[in-house]
Amino acid sequence: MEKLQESMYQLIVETSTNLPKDVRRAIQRAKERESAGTRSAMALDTITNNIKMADDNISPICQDTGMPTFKVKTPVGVNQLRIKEAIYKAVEQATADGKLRPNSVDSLFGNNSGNNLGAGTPVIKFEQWENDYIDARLILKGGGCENKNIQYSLPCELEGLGRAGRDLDGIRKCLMHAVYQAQGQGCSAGVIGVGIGGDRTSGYELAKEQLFRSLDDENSIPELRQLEEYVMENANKLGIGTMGFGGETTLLGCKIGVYHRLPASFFVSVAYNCWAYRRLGIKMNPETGEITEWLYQEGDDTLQHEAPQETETAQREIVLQAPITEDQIRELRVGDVVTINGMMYTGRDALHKHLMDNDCPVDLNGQIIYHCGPVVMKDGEKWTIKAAGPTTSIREEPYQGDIMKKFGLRAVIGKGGMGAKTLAALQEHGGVYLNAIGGAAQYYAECIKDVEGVDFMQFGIPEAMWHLRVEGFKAVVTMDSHGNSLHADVDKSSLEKLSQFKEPVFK
Ligand SMILES: O=C(O)C[C@H](O)C(=O)O
Ligand code: SF4
Repeated sequence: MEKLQESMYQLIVETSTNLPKDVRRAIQRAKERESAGTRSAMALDTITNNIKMADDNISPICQDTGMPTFKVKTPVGVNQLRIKEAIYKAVEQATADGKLRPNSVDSLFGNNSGNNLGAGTPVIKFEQWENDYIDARLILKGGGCENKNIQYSLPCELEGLGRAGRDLDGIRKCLMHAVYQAQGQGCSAGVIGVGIGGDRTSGYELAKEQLFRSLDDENSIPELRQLEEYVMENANKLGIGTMGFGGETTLLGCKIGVYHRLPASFFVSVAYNCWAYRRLGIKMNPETGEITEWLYQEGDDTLQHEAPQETETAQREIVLQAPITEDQIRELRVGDVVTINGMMYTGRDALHKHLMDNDCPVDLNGQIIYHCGPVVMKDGEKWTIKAAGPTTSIREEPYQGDIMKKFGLRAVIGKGGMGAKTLAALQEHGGVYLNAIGGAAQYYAECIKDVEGVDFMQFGIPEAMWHLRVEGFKAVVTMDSHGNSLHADVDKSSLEKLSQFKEPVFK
């Protein structure tokens, strides 16, 4: 098994950096449905660009390389302990090489293990089978979309849809609702893996298992095939669109599996995966551990990478450089495209909590906070950013308005939007929320020209406060200082559309 560790390392690197062809085709189909010049079309161009950059740079597509989850099937007699050991070593190596972000955090004390190893991480599941080769698959599913997973216990009442009973139509309603509740926060357009039945644990396992299916396969159970087709067609009518910007494509895939259940329970478990749907697999020789075949390689890569046409857009384009004045911020309106040059500071969960009761080592007056946990490497004394897309901003909702006022911040960059409390603070204080394209970690890393400093390294690399000098960093104003929020608008209109799916379809 001398090749085992190297094979596992390659599996990790490829999964993190090279989006599978079935996903590329689904993104191309999404692009073809959007009209040129819309916000969703622009976001899809950035996503496409990013996919190519990740491939070329052999760097993470998204900075959140997720919870590495391995599924390994082995012939009887293969030593699974050795495979586990090889996976641990490969994970550690891939982290040191900047192909995985250090993502394993002690839940009680907050320290990051730094190498992606820790209690329960990575996840490795083994199965034995009668075939004479090893099948190893890996999914890297990030935390933002993981937070949008949802489990329904039928019967239940659903916002917009009314009662969902213990039948196919009740399940249909849950799936429409699951897509609605994710909005753009899990980096739509997403893919849902669904587990019907089981218990709370096995239902979610089944849902995640579905994410290993090819986007182009057909469900062998006719009722489920019909349901998958229904959800694909109709969830795309909700108008949530890429990143929740509004648009024609909200869902890239729907894959449903079914287990028996207990008489008293009826769970519908939904695993929501972002567009950065990173899962690959290999077949290996059980004697040497050598890769004999890559999985998910069938078909063509149809994703069109050509530079986007300079189409007329309705959006105004404004250049900002910190420190920003209140007057400059009050000029901005939802829909404006902003290009940022100069400094911005990263800050996410640990920093926001800390700043509530403490001072900041940097004068944030007039400055920009970027909700981002980058992949960073040290070359000698110099830090370089390897991947740096936005994280889901709504987690900072309890803090953001207060922090903004306390330190005099003028702009916050993130993704997925924020809530009513932040919107009120933007209006009162004179601030703006800028939406960057989630998952476009290579695209934004290229805009970062220098790391000028770092504070709070004790929080771990993703949570530290990185001082970044950027050039040409583009984001869209989605919440302004006049009480407007694109996120609130899209949420409202998609809820109205959702309620059009109230009537029974599957009798
Ligand atoms: O942790 C991150 O960097 C991003 C996360 O996956 C998110 O979607 O919020
Ligand atoms: S930032 Fe978006 S693309 Fe990246 S893991 Fe999170 S949900 Fe997925």
